[in-house]
Amino acid sequence: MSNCAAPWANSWIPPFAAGSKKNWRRRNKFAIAIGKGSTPSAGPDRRFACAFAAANPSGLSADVDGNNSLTENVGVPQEVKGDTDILIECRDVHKSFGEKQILGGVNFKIRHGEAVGIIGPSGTGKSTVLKIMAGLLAPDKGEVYICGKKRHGLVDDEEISGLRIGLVFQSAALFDSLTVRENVGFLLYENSSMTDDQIAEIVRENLAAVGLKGVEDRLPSELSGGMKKRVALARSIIFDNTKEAIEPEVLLYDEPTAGLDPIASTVVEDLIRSVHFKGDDAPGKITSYVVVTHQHSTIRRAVDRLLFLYEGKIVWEGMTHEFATSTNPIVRQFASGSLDGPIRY
Ligand SMILES: Nc1ncnc2c1ncn2[C@@H]1O[C@H](COP(=O)(O)OP(=O)(O)OP(=O)(O)O)[C@@H](O)[C@H]1O
Repeated sequence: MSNCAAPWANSWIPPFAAGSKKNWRRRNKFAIAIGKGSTPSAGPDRRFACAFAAANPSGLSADVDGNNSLTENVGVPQEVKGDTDILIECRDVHKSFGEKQILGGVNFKIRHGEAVGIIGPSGTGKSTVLKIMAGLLAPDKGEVYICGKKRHGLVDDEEISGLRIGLVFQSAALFDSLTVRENVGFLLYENSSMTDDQIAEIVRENLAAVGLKGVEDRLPSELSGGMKKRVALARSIIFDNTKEAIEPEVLLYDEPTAGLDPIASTVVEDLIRSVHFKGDDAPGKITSYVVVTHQHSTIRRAVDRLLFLYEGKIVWEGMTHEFATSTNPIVRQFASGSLDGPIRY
């Protein structure tokens, strides 16, 4: 069983009502993928060895040669030179659906401490990249490395341990028939030996951390869109605090601010930052995160480095502040929203 927390699944959850943990377990006889591999099997040294080395103190992310600069020679597979701070690497990843090739050789690395945005035109494969990173989809060709280890299977890969990977879906993906408490505490109800009271308390704390109080007994249908996204965020950062050591976690957000008004977007963007930047004090040790977004405010506020995906490849990568001044015609067109340029709809 892997230590990589499986992402949230949403579409098939059987409808059931609230109840005790025992009933909960009985009702959930279907294997629920969420976090099923989160029980540590490796010792703390192994768990943290890959993640806590060489965090870049500048907050900038360097390319493979250590240059903190815009990288134009993208899309070329690069040799890992003993980079102990690389948490996730996609190497020459290809993916097609039917006859249609979506990804045609995607290469990038997510390092310890990074806040990375993936941007690009609609339908270009950004969500597909997140699903491949999370282990929900397998590449047709190419490899995904988790802490330097090649992933052979998907979320339940036996070989992979020491890093949890969570995916926060665009739709918030709350379970409609469960209360907010049950949604947020889902991982713990499923995987921990915590009591109902302990789980209720940690759920309350996590909801407070995202600015929500007194909503535990509500159903998702009783929440606004922004509240749902915050509940999804609370769910993504929950962890079993009775364990001695918590694996570092990379969180993958698929359009976390889509459909929100500007102020609600700011709240979510700051929350994404806050659970990351509090370091050891952060709930669940969110080591790094990746955000797929179209929103300029989210690009500016929530991420430091950008990967631009276009026609199946990363065609540009650089720091967020370089995005607006890039001379790359694809980036310029995208940043300005112009109809003139290489991107055709
Ligand atoms: N499971 C699937 N089966 C078939 N086609 C799929 C599947 N998943 C994605 N696609 C197709 O792959 C392409 C890329 O989809 P994806 O959702 O990754 O794009 P995206 O860049 O995230 O788009 P957007 O910005 O509009 O959310 C689309 O044409 C989509 O229809």
